Amino acid sequence: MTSAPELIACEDRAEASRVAADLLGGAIAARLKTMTSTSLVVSGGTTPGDCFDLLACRPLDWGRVTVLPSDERWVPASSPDSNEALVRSRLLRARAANGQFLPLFREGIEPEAAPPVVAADIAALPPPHAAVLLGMGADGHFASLFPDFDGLEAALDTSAAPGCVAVRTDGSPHPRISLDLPALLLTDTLVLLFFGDEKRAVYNQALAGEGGYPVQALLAQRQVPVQAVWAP
Ligand SMILES: O=C(O)[C@H](O)[C@@H](O)[C@H](O)[C@H](O)COP(=O)(O)O
Repeated sequence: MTSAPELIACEDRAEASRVAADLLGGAIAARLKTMTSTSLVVSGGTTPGDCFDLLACRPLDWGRVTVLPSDERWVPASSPDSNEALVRSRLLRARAANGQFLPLFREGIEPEAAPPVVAADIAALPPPHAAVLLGMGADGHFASLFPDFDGLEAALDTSAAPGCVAVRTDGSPHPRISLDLPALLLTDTLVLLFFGDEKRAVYNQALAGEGGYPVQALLAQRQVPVQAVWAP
């Protein structure tokens, strides 16, 4: 049983990116003291780029770290919409250039066929993840667990086995694959990084158990402490 989410309100987005990079880098360094290898789960989108730039320059033993997305658009890494492309361009470079990457997108199959294959690859990583970095949409989604996802209730069930889900919703131009909430909780360092007043209002509502947002389930669980990092 852990405490309620902690919010770190920063002066600006540069500070927030630095705070998040420090939390993630510290968790990786700590894990590598006791394990031969570890993993880092990261969100995509427009928020984490500066955090990735900073984390990429941290003197960690990146060859022992596998990075994987919390979710992925069902597009090849050559697509500008790919989270793999974002991670490879902004995180797996500089000191982190020799970090490993575990893709969620699999060429030649439909997203609906991917969850068991991807879940098996993730399960082969030494648990728990050193850290999980999540973002949040203005609709209160995290990873690809969107409000209109028809499998949302099951994906947010923290009593279920960890897994992955294929997601098709009107709100996303691409089908997606996403880790579900139990899979995202396989860590003891979970950072939620988000910017702007609109998302702060959503966070506050969700924290109060209001609004019916997917992120409410993340903030309500007490298995893993959530460190929310925010800037205007
Ligand atoms: O694939 C993605 O886009 C992310 O994993 C997603 O969950 C993201 O964190 C939110 O949509 C916030 O996106 P922004 O950072 O662009 O606001």
